[in-house]
Amino acid sequence: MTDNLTPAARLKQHFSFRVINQVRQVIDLWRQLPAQQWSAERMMDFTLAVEKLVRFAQRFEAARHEKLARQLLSTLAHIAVGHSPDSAQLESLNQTIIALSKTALRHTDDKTADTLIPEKKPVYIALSNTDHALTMAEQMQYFGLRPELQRTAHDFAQALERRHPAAVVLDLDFAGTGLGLELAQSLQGSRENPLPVLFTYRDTPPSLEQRLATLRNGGLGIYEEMDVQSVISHLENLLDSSPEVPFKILIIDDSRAQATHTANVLNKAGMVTQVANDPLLVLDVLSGFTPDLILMDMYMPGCNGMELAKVIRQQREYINLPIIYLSGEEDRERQLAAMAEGGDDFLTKPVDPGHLLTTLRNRVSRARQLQNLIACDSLTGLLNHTHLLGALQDAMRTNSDVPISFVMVDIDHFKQVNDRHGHPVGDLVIRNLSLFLRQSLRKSDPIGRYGGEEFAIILLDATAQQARQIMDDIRLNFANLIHDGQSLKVTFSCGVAEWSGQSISELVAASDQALYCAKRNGRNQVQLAGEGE
Ligand SMILES: Nc1nc2c(ncn2[C@@H]2O[C@H](COP(=O)(O)OP(=O)(O)OP(=O)(O)O)[C@@H](O)[C@H]2O)c(=O)[nH]1
Repeated sequence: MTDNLTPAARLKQHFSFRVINQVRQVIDLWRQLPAQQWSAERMMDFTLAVEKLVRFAQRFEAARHEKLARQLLSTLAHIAVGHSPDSAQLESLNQTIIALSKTALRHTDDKTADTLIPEKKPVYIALSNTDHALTMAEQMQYFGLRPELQRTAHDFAQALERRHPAAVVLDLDFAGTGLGLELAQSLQGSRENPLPVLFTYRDTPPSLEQRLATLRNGGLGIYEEMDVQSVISHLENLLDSSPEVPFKILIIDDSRAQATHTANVLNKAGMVTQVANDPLLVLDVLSGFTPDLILMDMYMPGCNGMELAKVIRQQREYINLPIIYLSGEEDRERQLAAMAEGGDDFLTKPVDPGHLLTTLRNRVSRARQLQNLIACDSLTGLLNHTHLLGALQDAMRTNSDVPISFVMVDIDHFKQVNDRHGHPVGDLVIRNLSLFLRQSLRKSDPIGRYGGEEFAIILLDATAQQARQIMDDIRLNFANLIHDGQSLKVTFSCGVAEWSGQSISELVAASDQALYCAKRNGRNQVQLAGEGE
């Protein structure tokens, strides 16, 4: 697509890469901050990176990026030297960073106009079998990755000198039996941050010894060479650069001084906190703040921590919410009794900040993983029916100023795919479509598996006409995809309805009706609600 650009447009695009690269720098620095404690030095690095982004955005006329970078600077200006941001500042910085990260395009966005194209680092493919390498590269392109084939060890070494890739897909036997491993070893050398490598094998699955050797040479996974889908899926997770939403911790403690001290420790580590000094007001605070975890004192006036934990657990939505006691209580029996009453762990004051932070990080990460499992469909990793509708409700509540389109997608003649090729191939097609949708849309567009071979998508900031264009592009590209290593062509149909204030069920019914029309009119097409019915 970029080949058709005029020289002036190409020049503009070239400069816009700099802005995007600087956006990446800012996001990367931000992502690294919570892993360590905020310090004056790190704040300075972050601020300098944002200032540079403002300059680049100004110079290369990227107004949206300039606005967001200035917002970051104005929040940073309120943080006194030597201090870390408080919860409100962290929330504000994070919102802006998320907005920045969303400036990445849908694959279907107009890449020739004023928009910026994020420059992707290449993924090097080094497979002995050239045909397999070409198939893998072709499939990767459909999924929006930037594959680069390396045909010999020499080509590979030269490419590495020119540019470091985002990741490498490497045949264990590239350039000779077992030589792939040697190549990986020399490639990692004395690197501080190893290059991510996905190994592939043909015919014989690797032994435990080989697996260990790959692990020690930067290998993150080993896949059968033709299992392109798993390789792409792994790369997608690996290269996802969206910033992590900060952990939200509710501190319940009647002592203001103690609560403020704890909040400071957590804020310094990039966690957002809210303090509740009165335990009797906790239920209101909970529904407003929606924390990832509660850190609770044991003895408070009005009610004690154990009673409060029990009351919280009585509410269905908080059954999985981790509760950790932070108390001066040293009696082991009483600690155990407290844990039996709805608490998940017990930390004794005064607690070492490192211990506190590690405990919280582990608990919240696990709770989020669990929440993900509950919210997502196991075959595709997409939101399940209930959570997709929850996301639609949220979108309607929080995005009232932008158009929202709801899209139903249904694979055409899927029964025939199952009947002719078997159920496992049918499953593979479903997984391919889900991965393809994820890759083609913005991270901010929720996608769900609505039923067996039916998907639903919430397109934010897209009118029905725009949604039609987006889905049509995806539909045409998907038809080119190869499933199961053979040319099994699969198409899908779509029904689109734009939200105009109607209820969720009315909106879903409208797009369902449009989908029905698309099927009736011959399939492999996108229909808008109200058109051609
Ligand atoms: N492999 C596989 N098949 C599934 C899954 N869920 C549903 N199906 C199958 O999907 C098929 C859906 O068939 P139909 O509803 O008749 O529709 P269709 O063949 O897709 O035809 P049209 O929608 O009219 O184009 C059924 O055969 C289901 O058994 C699944 O998770 N995996």
